[in-house]
Amino acid sequence: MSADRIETLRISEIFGPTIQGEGVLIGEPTVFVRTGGCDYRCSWCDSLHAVDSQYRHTWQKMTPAEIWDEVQHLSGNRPLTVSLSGGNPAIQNLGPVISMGQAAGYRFACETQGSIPAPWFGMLDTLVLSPKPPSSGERVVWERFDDCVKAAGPHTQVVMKIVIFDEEDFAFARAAAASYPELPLYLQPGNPEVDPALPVDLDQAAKRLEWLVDLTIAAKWFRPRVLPQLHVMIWGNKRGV
Ligand SMILES: C[S@@+](CC[C@H](N)C(=O)[O-])C[C@H]1O[C@@H](n2cnc3c(N)ncnc32)[C@H](O)[C@@H]1O
Ligand SMILES: Nc1nc2[nH]cc(C(=O)O)c2c(=O)[nH]1
Ligand code: SF4
Ligand SMILES: [Mg+2]
Repeated sequence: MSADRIETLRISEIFGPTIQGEGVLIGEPTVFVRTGGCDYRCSWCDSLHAVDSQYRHTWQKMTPAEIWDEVQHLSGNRPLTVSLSGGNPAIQNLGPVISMGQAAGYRFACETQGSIPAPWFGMLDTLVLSPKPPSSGERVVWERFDDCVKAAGPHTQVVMKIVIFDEEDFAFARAAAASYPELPLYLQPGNPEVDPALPVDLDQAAKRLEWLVDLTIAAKWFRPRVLPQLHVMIWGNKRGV
């Protein structure tokens, strides 16, 4: 094996342009690069096809240049925001892809749970940290989360986005928010209907959003922005949108 072998990444899917459906960049046109593999197993994960090793055969090994070519092709060479998601994108080296994109005027955002600080976080325009609440079955290691916040660069906007399924999750969000007063905060209701083969009940989705808005306002908690998953409202659990 030659020493200068080009590193490949495990990629579950590259799709778009679509709109960013969640959090601080909601509504913004974006191309998604979804990496394969995750160090977590959230009970309600809506992207299991990029997490569970049973889907590994669907992931492609791609070089940074191949990933960048696909982003350019999908975006028609028009600079936009590229959203790096997964799985946990932080377990792979996306630095070379970001370098290629930024040289062409593209911006980069990343969605991660905040369990692994990647050196390339410092290159990002937006770092969305989504610590997992109790309903996920995962437990946050806050020292690692701190490391992720610190890995951001001087030009990186760092925000926190928390998924809420129940009142225990809401209490978790309040405590997490209090520990990070400097981070803009986004709350989104959890979607329990994650089977891509089944339709999402939009009335139920609206009720979950109303429940979370009511809870937040009743607590006179005026810091977070409470948002739906806009892509779920439009396309349900369809993949690649
Ligand atoms: C699939 S994850 C991938 C990135 C990273 N692993 C993470 O969790 O932040 C992308 C976003 O979707 C959120 N998410 C996953 N499953 C969800 C569900 N069932 N309902 C609402 N949000 C969900 C995650 O919390 C995260 O903010
Ligand atoms: N449109 C759209 N918005 C999203 N925001 C976060 C997503 C994700 O799965 O990381 C996602 C996604 O898969 N599609
Ligand atoms: S951390 Fe993200 S990708 Fe991994 S299992 Fe949880 S929601 Fe899914
Ligand atoms: Mg998603």
